[in-house]
Amino acid sequence: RRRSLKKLPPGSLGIPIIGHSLNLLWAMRANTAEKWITERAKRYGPVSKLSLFGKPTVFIYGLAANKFVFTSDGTKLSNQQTESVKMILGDRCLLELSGEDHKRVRNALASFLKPDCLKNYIGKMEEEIRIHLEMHWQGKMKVTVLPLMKKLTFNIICSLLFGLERGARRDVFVKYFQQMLGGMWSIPINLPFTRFNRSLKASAKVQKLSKELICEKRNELKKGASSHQDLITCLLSIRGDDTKGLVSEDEIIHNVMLIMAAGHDTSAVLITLIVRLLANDATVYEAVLREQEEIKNSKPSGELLNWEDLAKMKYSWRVAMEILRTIPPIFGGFRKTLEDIEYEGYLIPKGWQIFWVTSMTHMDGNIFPEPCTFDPTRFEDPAAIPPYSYIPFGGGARICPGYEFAKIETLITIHYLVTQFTWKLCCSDNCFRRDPLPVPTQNLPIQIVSKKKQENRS
Ligand code: HEM
Repeated sequence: RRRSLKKLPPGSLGIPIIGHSLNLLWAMRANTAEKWITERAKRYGPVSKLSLFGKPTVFIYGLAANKFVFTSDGTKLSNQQTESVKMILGDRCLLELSGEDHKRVRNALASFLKPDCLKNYIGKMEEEIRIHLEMHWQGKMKVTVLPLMKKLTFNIICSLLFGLERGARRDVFVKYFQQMLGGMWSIPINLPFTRFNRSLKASAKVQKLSKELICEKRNELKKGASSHQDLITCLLSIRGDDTKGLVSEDEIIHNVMLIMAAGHDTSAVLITLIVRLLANDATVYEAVLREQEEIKNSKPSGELLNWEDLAKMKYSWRVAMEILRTIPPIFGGFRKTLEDIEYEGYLIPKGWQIFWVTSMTHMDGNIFPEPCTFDPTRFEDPAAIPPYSYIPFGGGARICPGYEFAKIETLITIHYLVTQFTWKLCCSDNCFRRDPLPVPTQNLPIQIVSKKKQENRS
């Protein structure tokens, strides 16, 4: 009955199956996705229909839209990934779970990712970062930042979350894993030689390796190993009321894959964009350097950073926040309607997708005055930023559980980079494309000079 009373939002659903997906993917690669979306909004207003990744979709934006998406989760809306993401990561990962299942698995993951627990792993993270800089930056004159940062953040995840130490096995994991990620946002046509097909094959290999890893951890636990070694041992040890494992093996494997996918590229992009900004903006660079040098000089030489040191990196984190506002690594996401929904006077039918995007509120001058100006001080007063307007980590029940993890690894990496090196950009065009995460021109090659070398010379 409601369907006959209300009208569908304006816009067209485009060509069957392909719809607007190619337009959006092309726009992302050409770095015109924000423009594409803004033009759409100008043409159709705050609610419009289109077709993305094989599904009828409604695009909504603005504060009210963000609030609607992030607070209706689980009742009116459920999470909706593209078919490719579901087939590659598996159907028991957090993105696919809803209601009580989502809560149960998410709580288990969050018990490891909360600050109280992460505090104990700062040293391990720092060790990975120091070794990485020693191996891949010291003694070099030129490095390419993005692939190196991906290597680093992947290694941090392997070490902290999976207890997978450096070596040949990790390298195989990385190889398949990169192939797997390659087709996540592609159109799910499973024919030989498509990106999607390669990605599915790699996903099967990653699942097999993860299974073996879990089997080993289980045996270690049986022999009395601590349950606090890493995320996997922690998940294997959580017991439900019936003393059975609270999280199933499939859930562990699919979430291991999700965390690798969600947690390494995103942070690598953030750190890379900070490196680029620090080379371009002398004022911000001086302020970050001052903050980090002060922390370094307040400690005996060689002593590791601790939780209190990280708490002092306030300006550096605001710089990261401003990067996340201006170039959010996650462009947006999808939800699925569980019932017919009336929104802003339009009908969004049951089973349709809802598409939300980060950039529309991040670049809204009413929320962030002079939105194109890079100004970390806008985050000095958190109360000045209305809820659901700053959403680089999403919001509500599905807000990114890796926020603190990303913050800690970013701050420690920046600490070591600015206190150990100076750098200049090799390409100063300041462009990037989305794949779907932002990729700066040529992956950001830079010329570096080690401060240790400078000190030795003088
Ligand atoms: C700068 C770094 C990061 C950014 C910008 C980011 C962004 C996001 C966003 C926007 C979402 C919500 C998507 C939605 O609502 O549809 C999300 C979810 C998620 N993120 Fe992150 N993330 C980052 C780092 C991490 C890290 C380091 C981890 C893990 C260690 C992680 C794990 C996850 C997981 C598991 C989810 C799914 C949560 C759920 O569905 O309940 N992320 N992230």
